[in-house]
Order: sequence, then structure tokens, then C-alpha cells
Amino acid sequence: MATQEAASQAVPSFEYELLDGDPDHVRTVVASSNYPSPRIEPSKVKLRHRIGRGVFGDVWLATLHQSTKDYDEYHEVAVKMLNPVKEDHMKVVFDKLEDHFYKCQGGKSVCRLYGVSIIDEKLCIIMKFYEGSVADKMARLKDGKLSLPDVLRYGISLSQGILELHSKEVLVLNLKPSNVLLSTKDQAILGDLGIPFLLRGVPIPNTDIIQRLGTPNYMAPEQWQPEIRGPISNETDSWGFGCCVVEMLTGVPPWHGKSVDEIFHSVVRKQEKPCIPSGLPPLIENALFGCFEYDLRSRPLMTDILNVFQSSLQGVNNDWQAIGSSKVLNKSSATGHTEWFLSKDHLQVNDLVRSRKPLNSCKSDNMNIPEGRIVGLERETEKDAFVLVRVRGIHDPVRVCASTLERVSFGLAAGDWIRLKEAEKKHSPVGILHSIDRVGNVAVAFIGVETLWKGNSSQFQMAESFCVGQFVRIKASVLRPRFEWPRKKGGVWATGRIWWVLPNGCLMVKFPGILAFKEECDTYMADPAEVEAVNFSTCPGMVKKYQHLEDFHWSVRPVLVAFGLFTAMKLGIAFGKKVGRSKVKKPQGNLVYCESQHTAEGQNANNPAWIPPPVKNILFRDGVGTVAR
Ligand SMILES: Nc1ncnc2c1ncn2[C@@H]1O[C@H](COP(=O)(O)OP(=O)(O)OP(=O)(O)O)[C@@H](O)[C@H]1O
Repeated sequence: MATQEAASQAVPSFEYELLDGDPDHVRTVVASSNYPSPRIEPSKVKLRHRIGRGVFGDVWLATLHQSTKDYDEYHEVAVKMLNPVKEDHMKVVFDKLEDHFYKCQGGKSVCRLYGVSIIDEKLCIIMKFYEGSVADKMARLKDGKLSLPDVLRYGISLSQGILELHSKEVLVLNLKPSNVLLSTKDQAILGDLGIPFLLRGVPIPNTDIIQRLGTPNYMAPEQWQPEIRGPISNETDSWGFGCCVVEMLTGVPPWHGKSVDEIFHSVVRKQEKPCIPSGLPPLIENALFGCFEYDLRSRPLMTDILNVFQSSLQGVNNDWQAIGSSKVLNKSSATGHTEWFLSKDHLQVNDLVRSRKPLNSCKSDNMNIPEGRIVGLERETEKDAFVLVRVRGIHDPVRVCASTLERVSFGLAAGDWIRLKEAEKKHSPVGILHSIDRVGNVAVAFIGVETLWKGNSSQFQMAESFCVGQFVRIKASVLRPRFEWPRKKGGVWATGRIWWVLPNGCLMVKFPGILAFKEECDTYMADPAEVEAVNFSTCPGMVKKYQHLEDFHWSVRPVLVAFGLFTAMKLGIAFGKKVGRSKVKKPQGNLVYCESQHTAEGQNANNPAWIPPPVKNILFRDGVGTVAR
């Protein structure tokens, strides 16, 4: 209560400017006047009834009272009342909310905001009331599906709204049909202006509620544990957008009927993707496939999606029908990069370039151009554009397909492994470079940071790179690794094989040398700063080399033991036979005991191939006995 009073006292009175009496044009004068704050006194908001309850709070229909000395006005508004936050965080979050308010102002395709307030000790966003959402419209239809032209139309304005937020460095993270509102002109309006993004890291008093960064059915893989599997970035919203479109087309939300744990298992662990209905225009289908790439770097940006939707709108008709669903195909090129990945950086004349490494690979298979400079561009076919590269030692410029080259600035290219010169405690010092511009500004993903880390190339040096298939082990100097890691008998760190590299450099490691009975227990994570590569050449001595061989598969040891036994038996048999034969031929004592026969009957009785040829008669020197078989 104290917080609320304090907030209310601190809140300056809020003024509106009414244009032509149209509530659509009620706009705050805060931004343009002397008023420093969009805060609205709680007494001016009268809650009427609750419209709905969401993961991050409730939405109410309310009346906003506005009075000046000249007039008294009441406006119908919607109030998003956020879930309670801890009292000692209230001020910080309220300040953030205020800042968020300014950022989200003025977009054409985003929900119009009127102000922020604290009502009943809960943070509130006061916004324009819209007639309904895309989810409401779908609920009114018999099969719940929208027509393709409607989906494309809504998709266009939705992507414009998302782009407006991205331009202010705000991520939405909660794209779903109930958060796509509809204007009176049936235009899609982005209704959730990044509430999960705003509230990330803010503790809530109710510890029973699991805080998530979105709504499970619509969440991208990195959104589940952004500090570990991140970063969350603009492409995270591409996944959410794809989910929205699939639901609009099919009438069914992605992962419908699955529990939160099951969705996590499908999306994050098994790397499954929502099903895309077949029969869509190829460009749309291709963009949707791209939205569901596991590695966010391979997904399209909102501008790419907007272009595709705009160009597909002409020429589609209402007759489209969802025919079954198609699984996502891997559309990566020879280097493992999608067209969306490649479209994120365009080469220019004078750029330093080198041959592009395949995705998650340590070395380029084809280092045709170890280093060169672009001296000419061919732009006729943008997608497969060719460039002319001047390479040292070659007289004429070489004509190369642009997609096989990567730009190198300040010695770094997107995808490189880099290490911070001055380590920070809260995150790994080793990360993956996501982008570098021509003046050296970089965006890097680290374990321990939820979003992309922005800085300058001078803060980094190259780090050892890791790739899928490599064997790694925790460095001996690391006593307590960031993530759990198995040990071998005797307490030494086990060696595992990299199975996947996440966009922040987090290594997903399997232990083929350890027999795991549960699927969930067979994958471990590792901080690249804490591991070292292991291979035959770095294993000193035969014992270490043999131990490394055991890391390849848990069956190596049993197979080798069996092989050893087999060899021992074979040798035994051969030796026994020799001895036996020589004794039969040259009997010297009363009793001739055939050792090889005994061995074969005892340990390999089930294996006829191992039994020596039947012995009909064994002669004793004195001719007393015969053993028949
Ligand atoms: N400005 C608005 N005008 C009219 N209806 C709105 C407005 N904002 C939200 N709604 C509607 O209120 C209902 C509840 O919204 P809310 O955003 O709280 O729930 P949600 O979308 O299910 O969950 P989340 O909290 O994850 O966003 C939804 O049906 C939504 O369409």
C-alpha cells in the first residue's frame, strides 16, 4: 500500500489532447510537453470488468477520467495489470515500464499506449481498448482457420509492428493470436509490447509460479533458458511469428495438447519443429521453415519475412486449403548455412574476405580464398551473386560465388570463437561472434548473458574453436565446472564428444564411452572456456591412448575384453592341440590328458566353431581306455 501511495504522490497529473473527439486520436502530451512522466494517477482509472487473464497478468476494461479546467472526459481503455512483483523491485520495474512506454510510442502497427500506473499495488499499462483479437476472430469461425489472404494481411501488419519494436531494441517474446489485436478497419495490431522482455529477471513474490519468458507453445528453443541456450534476439520473434501464422492457418496452436514439459522436450531436447501445413505458396512455406530453424542465426529476420509476405499477397486466393502437414526439411546449403543466414551480411567492394567455414566446423573444407579483397560485385542475381576477389599471388581477380565467402573485419568474422581480454565474472569469457560491422562494433553471445552482448572488436582476442564431433574434457585446472560433468572411475573427468554447439558457444556433449539408460541423462553441457580438446596425438603414452579409445563407445571395453578372451582361448586351443597331438602321437605316460578338449567344452560349449574336431578315440599308452564322442 505504501508503495502505491508513494507512486501516486510522485505521479504528476496526466494530460491528454483530444483530436476531433476521436478516442483513437487521444494521445499523451507527455512526450512533447514539460511532463517528464507518462504516469497516471490511479484514482483516474476505474476498472470495470476483467476481459481476460494471461500468463503475465490480467486485462481489464476500464474508464479513464480526464479533466482540465475546460472539460471533463471519460474514455474507455484497456488496462493490463501485471502480476505482482516484489515490493523492493517495484520502483525499478516502474522506471523500466516508463522507459518502455516511451520506446513503444508512436508505432503504426503496435497497440497505442496511454500511460502507466500502479493500481492495487500492481503495475499497470493503460492502453487503447480494441474490439477483439485474432484469437477471438478465429474462435468465431467454424473450423477456427483464417483464409490465406487474411493470414498474409495480418502477417504483414504484425511483422511491421514487430519491426517497429525491434527498431527500439525491444523484443516481443509473446507472439500469439490473442496478442494480435484487431482495429476497427480489421488491421492487425501488435498487442503485447514485450512484457516478458520487460519483466525478465524481475523476481515475483509467488515462488510457486514458474517464470517463463513467454507462452510455452510459442517459445523458441533459446527462449526456455536464455542464459544457457541463448541469446534471445530478433530471430526469437521470428519463431513466435511462425507459430502465430501456423495457428492462423490451421486453427490449432503448435504442440496442442502437450504439457509444458513435453513441449520443452520436443522443442529444446529433440529439436522438433511445429508442423507446417502443406500446399502453401512456396515462398511462404520456405519462410516458415526458416522461422523454425533450431539455430536462431539461420532464421529469417522480420524484414525478410515482411518482404516474403508482401510479395506473396498478390496472386493468392481464398481457395487455399491446408492439406495435411509437412515436416520441416533441412534446407541448408552445402556449407550448412540457410539463405536467411547468408542474407544478414552483404559484401561490398573493398571488404576483406576469406572462404566461409561450414557451420559449426573448425576448419574450412575448401580454403580457396584464405584472404582476399573484393574488387567488384555482380548484382544481377542477388541470391547467387558473384564477386571479384583480388587474392595475393594471383594476377587477375578471381570470380567467386559471394555465399562462399565471409567478411573479415579487424581480423574477425561472424561465427568466430572469441575471448574477452578482460574476463567478467558473471558470464563465460569465451563466446561466439554473431556480427561485426565495418567499424568494429560487435555483437557476441556468451553463456550467462541472455541477450547479445554489444561491444568493440578491440576487447577480444581469438579463442580456440570447437566443433561437432570433437572430443573434449574439463581442463584439469577447473575444479567446479559451470555445468555438471561426469567423472570416470578414480575421479578423473570423463571425455565426451561434442554433439551440438549452441549459438552462445555452449557445448552439448554426449558420452559415448558411458552407457546411459535414460535419454535425458546422455547429454551434458559445457562452457567452452572450461574444456580442452582431446585426441590421439594429445594423449601421451599407450595407456592414455587406449583410454581415449574407450571414450569412443561404451562397448569398446567389453569388445576388447571378449576379443582378448577369444585370442587367449584360440592360443590355448592351438597350444593344447599341438601338445595333445604330439602326446597322442608320442604317448609317453599312462594317461594322456587332452587340455584343449577340456577348454573347448568348458567356456565355448555353445560355439561349435570353437570346438576342436571330434575325437573318436583317445589312445592310452597301455591301450586300456577309449573315449568315444
Ligand atoms: N488493448 C486491448 N484491447 C482489447 N482487448 C485486449 C487488449 N489487450 C489484451 N486484450 C485481450 O485480453 C485478453 C487477455 O489478454 P492477455 O494479454 O492478458 O492474455 P494472453 O494474451 O492470453 O496472455 P499473456 O499475458 O501471455 O499476454 C486477450 O483475449 C486479449 O486479446
